[in-house]
Amino acid sequence: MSPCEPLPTSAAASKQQASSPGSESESDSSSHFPGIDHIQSLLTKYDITTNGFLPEGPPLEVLPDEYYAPWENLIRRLPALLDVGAFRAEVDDRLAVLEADRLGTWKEEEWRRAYVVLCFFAHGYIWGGARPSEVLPPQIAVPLVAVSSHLDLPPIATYASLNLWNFRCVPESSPSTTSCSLSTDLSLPPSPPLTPAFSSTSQPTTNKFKFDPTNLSNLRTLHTFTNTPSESWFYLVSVAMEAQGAYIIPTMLYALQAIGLGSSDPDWKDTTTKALRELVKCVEAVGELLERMYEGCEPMVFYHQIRPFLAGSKGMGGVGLPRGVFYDLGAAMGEGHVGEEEVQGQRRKGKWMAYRGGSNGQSSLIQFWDLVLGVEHVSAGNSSPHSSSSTSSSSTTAEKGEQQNMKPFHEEVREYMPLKHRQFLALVSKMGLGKGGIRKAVMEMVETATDHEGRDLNQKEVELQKAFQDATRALANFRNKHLQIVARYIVIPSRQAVPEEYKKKWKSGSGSGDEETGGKDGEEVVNLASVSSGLQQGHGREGGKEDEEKKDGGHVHGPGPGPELMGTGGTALLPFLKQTRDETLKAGEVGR
Ligand code: HEM
Repeated sequence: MSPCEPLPTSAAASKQQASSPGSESESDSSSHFPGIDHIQSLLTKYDITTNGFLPEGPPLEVLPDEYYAPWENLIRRLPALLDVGAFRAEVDDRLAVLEADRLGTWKEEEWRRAYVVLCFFAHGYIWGGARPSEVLPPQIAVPLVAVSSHLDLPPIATYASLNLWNFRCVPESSPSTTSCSLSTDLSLPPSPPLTPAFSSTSQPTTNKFKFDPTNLSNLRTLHTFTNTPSESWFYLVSVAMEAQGAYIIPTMLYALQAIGLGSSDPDWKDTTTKALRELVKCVEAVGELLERMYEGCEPMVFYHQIRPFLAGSKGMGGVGLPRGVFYDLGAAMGEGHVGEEEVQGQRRKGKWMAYRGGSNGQSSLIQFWDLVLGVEHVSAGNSSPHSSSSTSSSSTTAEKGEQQNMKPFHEEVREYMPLKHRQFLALVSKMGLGKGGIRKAVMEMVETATDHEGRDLNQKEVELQKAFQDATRALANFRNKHLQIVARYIVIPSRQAVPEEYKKKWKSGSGSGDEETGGKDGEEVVNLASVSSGLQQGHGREGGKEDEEKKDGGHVHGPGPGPELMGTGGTALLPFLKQTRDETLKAGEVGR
């Protein structure tokens, strides 16, 4: 089956399955739940593990080939070097261009590990100086382009590099340095559809883990930019959320499959109702984890120290990257290739690239929920917590043109998800009755009963309709919790004066470009605090009427060195997030 081929959920497929030789002798679970084997093999095929979109086992912590020791040594020193503004110099003066072709040809974990390391290097290099660097040197750009092309991910930090592949687990009582081993068995437990592996309400019946990845005290990050507990916590909350959400994936696939089987599966309404009820519990449990963000991540540290490092290169004209970043591919480009030009005073071969920064908005789990329910998002959004792509006075003409042709946010960020997860979401969007998820099935059910058959909904139908509405409300509540977080971590800090401790200037001479671009003593430079403010500028300074924290029409408090902050220009951040919440609520309006 090709990656995007829909599941055989039609009645024809069902008949074929029912009459196929051997179907009688299938295992108990398969005969009770038609297609269970098929769903399990699909999950394996699309890299959906018992941890959901997280890997089955812990991500690789060190590249085994000694050849890559320079990367491993450097990543360990990254926060310390960034702290003193010495990371760029270290790369420029001491790091060789290592080739990616020594990474294990069949060991995907090695490519993932290299991607994690190189993404941290890339963002450390771009943002770890007096001004953002317009050039990514060959030592980082050459292997990063090769590794991301192998993984089919953009050469920029993504949710995969920061979260999904950047954690390790420790037994609860162990010192933080001891890692524990996970099961590497890729097969799924032969559990029936509505028996989750990890649920808020039930403990795993077949626990193949030696730890519970939903438990934050079992998790540690592999890498951070700042070595702060806040940064680790920021990444790990997402890891725990992904793990908590894992069990619902097969559950919802069974429901969609039952819907697809339709009349040949008389239980489809029951199955779907039960799955939706389980989804409500799951979304609530994941939401509880989201709210634990407050426990370990300090808003001011997030806003002034962490967030600036996560910025991408797209729409960043306001903070000094009007063309994005030039990936200097040096000799790798060979003769006769396009892209030789003078950048920062040198002839270089390479390419300008502009990408969104790392964002939890790239989580496949939340999009999975949307697709299953049939929630549609149409806004292009404008911003990432870490990147800015809104129209502002400092946007270049190219940026403005690009913004007019933007894809919806949720569609665009699929490109930032691991290939198989992207393909999985494309597949899910065609399951059930085709595009429209459970919403379409519920709407058709209501229409058939009320319009065509002229009757009230029967009890099972009422239950299904209610379960569907409850599920969309639960997801909208989740988005409300997220909105509160965005207010606390971005909106409020952006309106407060920059604390002295965050006004630190990078030392001049901290590596490429600082001298040429003005990172000299006494000269105003783009420091970390102003990058975050610049990102906020991209978010449009939150001018929405409903904005709970709105105080003065969106004018900027605080000194804000660096680019002048905008008023309410551009598409605002909170309106975008409120729109995604409202689209969720709207999806629940069936049969009213
Ligand atoms: C301090 C914590 C967080 C902050 C400040 C934050 C901020 C933001 C911002 C600014 C956006 C706008 C869209 C974009 O990415 O450009 C966004 C979107 C999003 N974020 Fe977060 N976020 C945080 C934590 C999380 C976590 C832990 C998750 C869960 C995986 C998450 C999931 C999402 C999703 C799914 C979107 C897309 C919009 C939607 O579908 O509703 N965020 N976030």
